[in-house]
Amino acid sequence: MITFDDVVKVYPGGSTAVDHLSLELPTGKTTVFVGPSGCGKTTSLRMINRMINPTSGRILIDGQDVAGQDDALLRRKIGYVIQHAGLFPHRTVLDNVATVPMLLGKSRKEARTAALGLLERVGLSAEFASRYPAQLSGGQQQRVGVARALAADPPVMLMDEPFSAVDPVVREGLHREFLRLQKDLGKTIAMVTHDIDEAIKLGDVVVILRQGGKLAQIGTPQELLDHPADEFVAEFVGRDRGLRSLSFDTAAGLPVRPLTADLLLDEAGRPVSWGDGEPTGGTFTVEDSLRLVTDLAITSPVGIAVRVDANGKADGLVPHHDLVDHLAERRAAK
Ligand SMILES: Nc1ncnc2c1ncn2[C@@H]1O[C@H](COP(=O)(O)OP(=O)(O)OP(=O)(O)O)[C@@H](O)[C@H]1O
Repeated sequence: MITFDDVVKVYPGGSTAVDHLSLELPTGKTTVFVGPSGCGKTTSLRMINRMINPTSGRILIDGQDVAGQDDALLRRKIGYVIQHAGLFPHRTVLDNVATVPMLLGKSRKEARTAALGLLERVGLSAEFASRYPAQLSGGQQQRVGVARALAADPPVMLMDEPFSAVDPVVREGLHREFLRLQKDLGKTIAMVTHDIDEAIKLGDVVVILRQGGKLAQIGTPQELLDHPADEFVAEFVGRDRGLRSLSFDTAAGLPVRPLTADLLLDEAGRPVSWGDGEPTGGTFTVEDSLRLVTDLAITSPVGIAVRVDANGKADGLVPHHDLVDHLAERRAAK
């Protein structure tokens, strides 16, 4: 766990970048700092590995104050990924990733073998290993940056706007890979972004800062969407927060109605179409989100979402008015 204990940062010249910040970043989870420009996100991140020192207060990693630790040892435990990847331009991709393990005492051969494995993990095949950073796309460079930060196998990773320098389609792919990788690795990650959607998608915990480096709210994405602490947070998380919150609840508790003869099935019981030839559109299972069910009910030509079991066999119907009732009950229960 990383603990901010009443941390203040005042830069020379008098601007307060971080104002009495106290919070906890849980071990093995992703905590995302988000907020308007200049609210102290990067300053907060860089105080964790002592690139910046707090004016007062303490930052502890697993109970140990970072202030008492040797810089080099501390940074070995903390991977760092920045926007534009920050790769060494005159080293190949492979050497970019292998450099840190070599500095940590691995032989060249060991370090290179490990680097190849890491590149594969972040979705880059061996053919990229001998290229130089300038010969890669922005998204590929970001992947190398992530592989390099992982090379020392640090328990903690700091990521400052790691996905913001690439276009939305590439970013989407990097997000998916990040979530997959983090599910496997379970690093303690502190990430900075200015994009609330990215924070909600990637964060287990989201920290919203406001101007002047003050904490506006900390919570899970769903807590922030369902219970914003004030107008600033409500405005910041966005107007369709009710709809987005549905992404975090599954359809498991959603009542369904029995199938009707209107729904035509194939011999395996899988939905084919409605009786008048209208397509059923997509289907959902109990594991899918309420947001998907809502989307299906809205886009269905007959206003009914079709539930299927794990084999794709239809096993229930949700007309949109039932869904609306369920959502109202869900809201009342919160
Ligand atoms: N080296 C510095 N000297 C003086 N003031 C600084 C310094 N670095 C940052 N600041 C100020 O501290 C405040 C917080 O900066 P910081 O970079 O932490 O914000 P941020 O939330 O990461 O911003 P952005 O989203 O624009 O990157 C800003 O007002 C900034 O101008």
